[in-house]
Amino acid sequence: MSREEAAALDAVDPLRAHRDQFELPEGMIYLDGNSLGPLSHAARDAAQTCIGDEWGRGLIRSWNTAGWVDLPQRCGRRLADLLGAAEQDIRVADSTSINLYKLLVAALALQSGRRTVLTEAGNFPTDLYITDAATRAGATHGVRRVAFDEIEQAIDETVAVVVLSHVHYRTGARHDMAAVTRRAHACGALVLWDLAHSAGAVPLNLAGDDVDLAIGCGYKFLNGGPGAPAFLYVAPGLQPVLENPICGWFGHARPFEFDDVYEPAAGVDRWQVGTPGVIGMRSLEGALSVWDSVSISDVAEKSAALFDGLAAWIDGPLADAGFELVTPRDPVRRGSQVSCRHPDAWPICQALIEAGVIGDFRTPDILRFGLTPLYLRHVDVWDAGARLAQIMASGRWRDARFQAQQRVT
Ligand SMILES: Cc1ncc(COP(=O)(O)O)c(C=O)c1O
Ligand SMILES: Nc1c(O)cccc1C(=O)C[C@H](N)C(=O)O
Repeated sequence: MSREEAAALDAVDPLRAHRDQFELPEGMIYLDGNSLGPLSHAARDAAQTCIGDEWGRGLIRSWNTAGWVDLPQRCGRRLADLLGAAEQDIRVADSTSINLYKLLVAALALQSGRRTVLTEAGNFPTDLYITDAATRAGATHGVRRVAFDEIEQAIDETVAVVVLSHVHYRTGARHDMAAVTRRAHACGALVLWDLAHSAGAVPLNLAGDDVDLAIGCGYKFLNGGPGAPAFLYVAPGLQPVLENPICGWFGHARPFEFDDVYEPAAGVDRWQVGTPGVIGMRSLEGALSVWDSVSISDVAEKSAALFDGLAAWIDGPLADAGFELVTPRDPVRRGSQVSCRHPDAWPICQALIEAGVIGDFRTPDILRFGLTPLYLRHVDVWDAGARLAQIMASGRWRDARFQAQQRVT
């Protein structure tokens, strides 16, 4: 594809108007929205209103007058279409890590007659650490970690809960949510999906796929801002029988009665713990409003085209540069990213950042590019490929200043 052909795709892109809703630094090609999404005007406005008007002038009254107390529900409502779930089954609360802990401990208590928690070897570290910790807390379960391709056959009658990232953070490989969930249910197991790299990236149908439990981040593809609150989903049938192990007062049936005895709220409200971080939630609420007019099938279609645009550089001009594409080529088997293996991924990533292309590096040898169709253009991907080709052809990445290992993100 030529740059002109990429520009022609942009001219007819049904999502093209959304780019103007974001505050993207001039000249930067941002391929890291899968780690931290950019600022939207709507998120900025919501945060400013929250700080200046609601906190500044409304003060404590804003819990009622600005509806702060309803924010976890309001944000959940905005996520319903993206998750393919009913709004009353979703809440925004805490972080992804904390939501994982809460739901997993609860699910294990329900499945106390079974021994194993099954997860993927090489899952995102927080999933591995918390899965280990949650099983230690209950003391009756052990964790089994198996490779991506072995998950389905490893599910048997001993498995209590399967904990999986739907899309793998490093490779971008996507599990078949419906098939894994079906297999788990056939064996009497529950499944807890981490949707950190799925929500806002790929079409989801939690209700249709009969998903039990899910969690995910607000700050990646959803663009809620650094450390934005996370979301959780609990299937309607499980809501009355699962108990939140961190029973804080915001999960109480009547928090403002200040009762001495905990009584869990009905439905998903019991998964709240303490006072929500209101400024973060208001930013997320603003960011989610951008999605109101977006069709996730348009997002998926454009993501596939952006992937092909970058893959064409790796297969073509960069074919001899030592990159190995690790993200599956089949669009339904992957998330919205391109990951390549290269022995010098770190300095190449640093040289690219200096050239205005922000991707990221994941140990030990992965160069990762997030594809975010709401604000990325086909020409951005084309330019990123061209700059990478230039860096490789010139050998600029070999420069000493790119070698220092400062792995902050
Ligand atoms: C799969 C996955 N789960 C969870 C997280 C993060 O969880 P938290 O927001 O609690 O740091 C990330 C990224 O940081 C992730 O990639
Ligand atoms: N959560 C992050 C953070 O607090 C700092 C830097 C990066 C992150 C990330 O989100 C990493 C991300 N989950 C990943 O896929 O690698």
